[in-house]
Amino acid sequence: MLQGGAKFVSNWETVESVPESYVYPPEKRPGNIVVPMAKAIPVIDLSIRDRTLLVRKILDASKEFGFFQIINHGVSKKVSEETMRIFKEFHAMSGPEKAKECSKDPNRSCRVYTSSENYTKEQVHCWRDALIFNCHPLEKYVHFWPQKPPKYREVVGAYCMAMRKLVLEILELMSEGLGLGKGYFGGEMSENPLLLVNHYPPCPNPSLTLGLSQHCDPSLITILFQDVNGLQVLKDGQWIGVQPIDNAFVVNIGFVLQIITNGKLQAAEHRAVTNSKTSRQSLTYLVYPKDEAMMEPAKCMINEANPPRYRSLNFKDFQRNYLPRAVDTKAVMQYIETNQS
Ligand SMILES: O=C(O)CCC(=O)C(=O)O
Ligand SMILES: [Fe+2]
Repeated sequence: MLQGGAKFVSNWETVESVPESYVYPPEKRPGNIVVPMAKAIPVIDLSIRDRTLLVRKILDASKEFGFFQIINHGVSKKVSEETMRIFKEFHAMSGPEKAKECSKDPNRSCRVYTSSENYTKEQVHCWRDALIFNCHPLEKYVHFWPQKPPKYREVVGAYCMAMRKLVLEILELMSEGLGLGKGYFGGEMSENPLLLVNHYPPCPNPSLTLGLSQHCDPSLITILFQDVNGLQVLKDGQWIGVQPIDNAFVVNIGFVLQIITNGKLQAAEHRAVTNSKTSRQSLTYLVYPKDEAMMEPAKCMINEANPPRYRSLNFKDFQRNYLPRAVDTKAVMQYIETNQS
């Protein structure tokens, strides 16, 4: 049963206009903002041999945008596309069927909802349905996953394995670039990833609403796969579109990495807009630490000139406090900064 009598947007029968509860206040709407589709977000070829150059490109993009895209990453196109297709089929199922397929774990490691997990409390709803589940280690969670559509576990399992491998590779390049040493992020800092599938059905008036509100991710990093335009990043007060590139992944910095680097890398705000012609889907692999992992600025990131900007806290506490503040980045910052109690 969904919160507050909500119904999945994907299962609405007729959608002729945007209901009042989905209409964002004017200053938050996509409106007529001109979104430069210039390839402003760097595209990095992960297969380049010169490792020093590769590390530098990743660090530069992370510092400047908090976002980059990667190509030639070694994940087979077939695996990503099949996964995209399975999730489209999943979201096309009836509401009760989706809910039933996600109710196998009493600890709720797999959940399906509409708008956000805070539906009854949020001021305005987002135009999306979401499916989120734990995915590592696979053998711990796979038997709680949906079994419909057919081959769900096989296809999604292959995708999650590929993501895990890719994530460790990217984290290794990052820790090298940051001078944190080998394997810094390989342990508890990346042990608890989740896959979040955002499904945005076509919307009759995309200028009034959003698929996902402006936010920064509460992750170490996030790896996203998208099929159509819709992701936008806030850079110097302007929204930049992140153009889908065939077989590319989008990587972004989350709050956890911002804390560990003492702000040397910063999480960038982003959002998703809808469109009236087609549905859109994004697969968001959120790299989360273990609940009990302590998040704090790394020793080598602080010195007399750079005192710790963020306090130490464990990931579980951080997440619990992040959730009610998720759409208010300033409030999240106030919570994690050292000068607040
Ligand atoms: O759908 C998108 O492109 C954005 C998804 C996102 O930001 C998220 O899942 O955190
Ligand atoms: Fe996000």
